[in-house]
Amino acid sequence: MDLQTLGWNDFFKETFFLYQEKGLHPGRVISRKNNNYVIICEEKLALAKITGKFRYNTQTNKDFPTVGDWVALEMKKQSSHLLIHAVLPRENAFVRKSPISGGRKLKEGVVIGGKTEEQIIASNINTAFIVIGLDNNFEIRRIERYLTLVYHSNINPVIILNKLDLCFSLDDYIKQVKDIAGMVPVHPISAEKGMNMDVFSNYLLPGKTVVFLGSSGVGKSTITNYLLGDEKQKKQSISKSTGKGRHTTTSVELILHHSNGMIIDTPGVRELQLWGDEEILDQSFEDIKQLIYHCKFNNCHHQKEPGCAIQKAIEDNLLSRSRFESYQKQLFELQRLRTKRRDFEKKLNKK
Ligand SMILES: Nc1nc2c(ncn2[C@@H]2O[C@H](COP(=O)(O)OP(=O)(O)OP(=O)(O)O)[C@@H](O)[C@H]2O)c(=O)[nH]1
Ligand SMILES: [Zn+2]
Repeated sequence: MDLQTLGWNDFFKETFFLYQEKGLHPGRVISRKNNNYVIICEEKLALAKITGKFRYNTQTNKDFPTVGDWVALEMKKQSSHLLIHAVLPRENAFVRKSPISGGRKLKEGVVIGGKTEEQIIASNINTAFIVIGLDNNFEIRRIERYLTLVYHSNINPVIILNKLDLCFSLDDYIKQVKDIAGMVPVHPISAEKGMNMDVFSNYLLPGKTVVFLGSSGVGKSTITNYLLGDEKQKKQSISKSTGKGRHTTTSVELILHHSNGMIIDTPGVRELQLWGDEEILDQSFEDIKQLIYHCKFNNCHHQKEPGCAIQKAIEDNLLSRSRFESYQKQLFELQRLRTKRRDFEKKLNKK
């Protein structure tokens, strides 16, 4: 398989130059379990580990190789695995706040210490499909959170409304989504019934990588299995043989598709915590940002101040109260994160 088909481009080529001189080879991370990586290189799939030096020099989670990354590899003779010397700079990455915080203690009901870190779910992505089910679990506020993170990651978002077969008021759902997502493409589909599944061919193109994001149970694996066609049977039989009943994704993995595009399937996350500065809301809440600009006072809290454009828009039914509350919630979360990050960075610098 040639590297271009795997997403290799001038951006990576330029940064790889240094490693090429040292006789290293490029490869892309397909999956990861602790320090065991599956890599795809020009000729083959291979197992790889990071070098001791790499580990020694690495301080935070985000510096370790992640699914989707391009890495510089040493092919060792007579060894069962390759050695990863470096991760090439990422074109982009989907990040959230890591829910696992080491060293946390509970003191009188308050969480003290722990790490405030970002977790990179996958990298070097062209399109992020935010999947949501058109069933009882339809949660518009969750789409907002995903949109904030996807915009922040510099990846093109596309919203997939799955389980169309269970839905009797599509227009109503589409309106709700359009109200918060503006120009983002929205596609209603049913993976189980094979409805509108051809929309994916616009995104699954040679050398392009797409990722499926969304809560557990929205149908990410069902969509992936459908797109994989023949491979589908294989995946199902794997889950049967493990006795788990239905297949649930437990780790992030990059899968090669017959279109020569690549699919990254991610497990549904229960907690989707934001990561970034407050500016990351500029795009996902552009409507609110525009309104705030028209408030009479620069430091308006949008409560009962005279000339508040937000309160006026809510009164006039131009903005829903729940959307504004959702904006405030995300804003507070990011402000809290900023304080925690500052403390964590101070601690790191002291070490
Ligand atoms: N009615 C209907 N059910 C669907 C559709 N797509 C998926 N499902 C069902 O929804 C359930 C969850 O689907 P999965 O594909 O496992 O969901 P997931 O998002 O991959 O979940 P995690 O792996 O836990 O993250 C399964 O029982 C599917 O059969 C659909 O289009 N219509
Ligand atoms: Zn205001």
